[in-house]
Amino acid sequence: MWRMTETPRNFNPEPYPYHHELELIVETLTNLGHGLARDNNWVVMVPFALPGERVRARVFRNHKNYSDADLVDVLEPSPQRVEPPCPLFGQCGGCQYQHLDYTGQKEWKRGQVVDLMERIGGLENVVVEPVHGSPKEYHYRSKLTPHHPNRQSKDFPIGFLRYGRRNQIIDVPQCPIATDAINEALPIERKKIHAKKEKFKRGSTLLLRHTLEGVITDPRATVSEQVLGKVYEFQAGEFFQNNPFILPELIEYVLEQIGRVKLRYLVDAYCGVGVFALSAARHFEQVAGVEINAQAAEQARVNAAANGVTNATFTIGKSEAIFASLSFPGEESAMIIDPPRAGCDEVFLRQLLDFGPKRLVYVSCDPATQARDLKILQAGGYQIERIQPFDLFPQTRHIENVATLSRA
Ligand SMILES: C[S@@+](CC[C@H](N)C(=O)[O-])C[C@H]1O[C@@H](n2cnc3c(N)ncnc32)[C@H](O)[C@@H]1O
Repeated sequence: MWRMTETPRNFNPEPYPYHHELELIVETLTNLGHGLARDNNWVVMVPFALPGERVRARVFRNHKNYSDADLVDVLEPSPQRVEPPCPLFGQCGGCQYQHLDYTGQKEWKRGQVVDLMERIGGLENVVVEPVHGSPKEYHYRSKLTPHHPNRQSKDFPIGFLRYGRRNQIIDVPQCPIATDAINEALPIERKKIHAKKEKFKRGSTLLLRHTLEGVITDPRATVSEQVLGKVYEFQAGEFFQNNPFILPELIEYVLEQIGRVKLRYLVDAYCGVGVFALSAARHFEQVAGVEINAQAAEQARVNAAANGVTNATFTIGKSEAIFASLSFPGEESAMIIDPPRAGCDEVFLRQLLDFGPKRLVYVSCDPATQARDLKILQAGGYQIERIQPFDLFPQTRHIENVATLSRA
């Protein structure tokens, strides 16, 4: 029988044998949230080890130019190390930073934005502001999507991918980053899934979305949330920012950045159900949004009417479709862009440069693709005024980043 301590068949034994133990000093954290240490000059990645710590680690994989190791013991802990509140931390792939205090999380996330802006964006001498923290460090997520395998699974876990695995689910009865209401609903929903386990020929994903209507599990249901005095309807399974505690602060910041120079018109590209466009509308003569998801764009129109906004129009289509329909000039316009993780495509960026909005605020949930796009915008004549990360996702390695640009 195969035992854990036996060397796996395809194990590469260079430079270390399987389960070789090393004593290491951790230098930094990677963007994946892993501790990075060096043994002589050889890089060893140790998840859950923190910068400055002396640790014992056990090698389980050698790559061409680095090794992966499990954390065995923390010999000298970082002053920023804390006890993770979740009993599944380290096994569940959802969180990377529960063992790092919140000040430390914000410092390291800022450092990662700086690194990406320099390395990918080639942006030197840009100041990245300290991370704007979430008012809630736990119990903030208003959307949870646990998975389960097919009916053949013996233990039938309902939860998230096991840390470092692509196809193994770990059972998650409670999730401390989700809102209290979601954690109240979770055992009930899990029970329902267990009761009909035999129906699942394939694995599936549940939805728990905490909204004004309560915790909703039907992804097609129309639900709503209230932000800064406006109510937005959206489809429960579709995009809506999922940290409602920091969202008003993010929107106020975007409005403040966009409004530093008085302009007449606003374009909101990748507008979803219109949150930025409708929050900003009273400061502009006319607002135009564009959104590829037809239902979301339709809901943006409904949201405009429901909130008494009469100067906003919404186009269904790819972001670049907006330029053909604009009746106002770039030099009198501001623009907000908030694309998905993949960032903007080049067709859109080229047309944006031709349109030439005077001010631009770029909101991104992936600073790596944002840095790539900022490089293009800078080369096209935009000056980066300010970079402000917002921690929409405490305890995880993710960060939202807002860049303000103006036409040089
Ligand atoms: C990160 S969300 C932002 C939504 C909105 N700004 C908000 O905060 O609620 C990105 C949005 O871009 C839309 N989208 C994705 N690709 C697009 C494209 N090529 N053109 C226009 N919209 C797109 C998605 O449907 C999604 O609604």
